[in-house]
Amino acid sequence: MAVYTEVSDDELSTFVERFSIGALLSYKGIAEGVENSNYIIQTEQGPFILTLYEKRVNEADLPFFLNLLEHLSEREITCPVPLKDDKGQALGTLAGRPAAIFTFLSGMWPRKIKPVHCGELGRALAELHVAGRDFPMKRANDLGVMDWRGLLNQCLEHADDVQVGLGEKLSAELDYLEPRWPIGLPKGIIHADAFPDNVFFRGEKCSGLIDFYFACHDIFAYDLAICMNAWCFEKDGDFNVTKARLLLSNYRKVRDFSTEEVDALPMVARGAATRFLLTRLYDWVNTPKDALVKPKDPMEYFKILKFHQSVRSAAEYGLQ
Ligand SMILES: Nc1ncnc2c1ncn2[C@@H]1O[C@H](COP(=O)(O)OP(=O)(O)OP(=O)(O)O)[C@@H](O)[C@H]1O
Ligand SMILES: N[C@@H](CCO)C(=O)O
Repeated sequence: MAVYTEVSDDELSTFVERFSIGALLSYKGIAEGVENSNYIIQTEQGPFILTLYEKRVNEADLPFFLNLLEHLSEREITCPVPLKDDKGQALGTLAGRPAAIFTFLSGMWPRKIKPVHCGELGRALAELHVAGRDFPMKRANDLGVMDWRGLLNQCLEHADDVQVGLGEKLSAELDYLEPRWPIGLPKGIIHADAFPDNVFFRGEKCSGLIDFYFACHDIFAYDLAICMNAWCFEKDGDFNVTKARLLLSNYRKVRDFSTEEVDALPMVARGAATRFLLTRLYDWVNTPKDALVKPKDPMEYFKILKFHQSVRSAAEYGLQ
């Protein structure tokens, strides 16, 4: 489930009329996703995606996200493009919520990740980093290293219900990361949530990225580390070095990394694991048991964190 806001036929038809995409023929809520309400709408001109922004997305950030998608698509990155209405506006209001209509991306996200997917992702991520370089707007990462302690403090009381000693271990991890975090590495626009469910494929070719609502200005290596964590660990927690090698080597064919980025990768990967462990832990302890959206398992990321804590150099990720 991720349709928090219901729309009526009439108000949706009126909303759609403002865009030059023909009349509304049908619409259906999309079950996947947890942040916003998404509908697939069929008009005389084909399928589109309607997004109603729910409370977890800061309204003040919406111009950044929408302009970024437009900027990237102009630079041949395949991503949802916001449509403009008859007044040239992408953002409107529907059922009391900010709303926008996007182009529909074909393809499916991979349910079973193969090494070839990781290679494709590496290239697509590097292309995104390069295409974002001249994007003029800035958005700080509001889930960056200095925000993690606050998140942990909000779940500390219940962390040990998930695993005894978890709160203490996470606190020690933050003591390690905070003073060492490599803020001086190359920075730019990063996706910051390029998990498999946000990357579409047609066959074995990447056909685009969606869900840019964590996109921000931060170090590129952090984006790579997020991807390595989300794509290169097997369900049993084992690290798949073949997948990581392909991810990293295809990335560097488009945008090479500096020696500093390579050296910092194990630490950045620990940070990336900690970030998702903490947001998942927060959701785990704060989501009512009868909620429709099931929180994701924080302990999956504890295993990933432990792996990176044992890594001595980036060579262990398959980098030559
Ligand atoms: N432009 C698009 N083209 C095709 N399908 C899309 C598009 N945008 C979204 N979808 C579909 O809607 C689903 C939910 O979208 P999305 O992941 O953006 O939701 P969300 O609630 O904003 O994010 P999150 O994944 O962070 O919960 C996707 O899995 C995909 O099936
Ligand atoms: N991709 C995130 C959730 C949505 O941002 C996770 O798996 O924890």
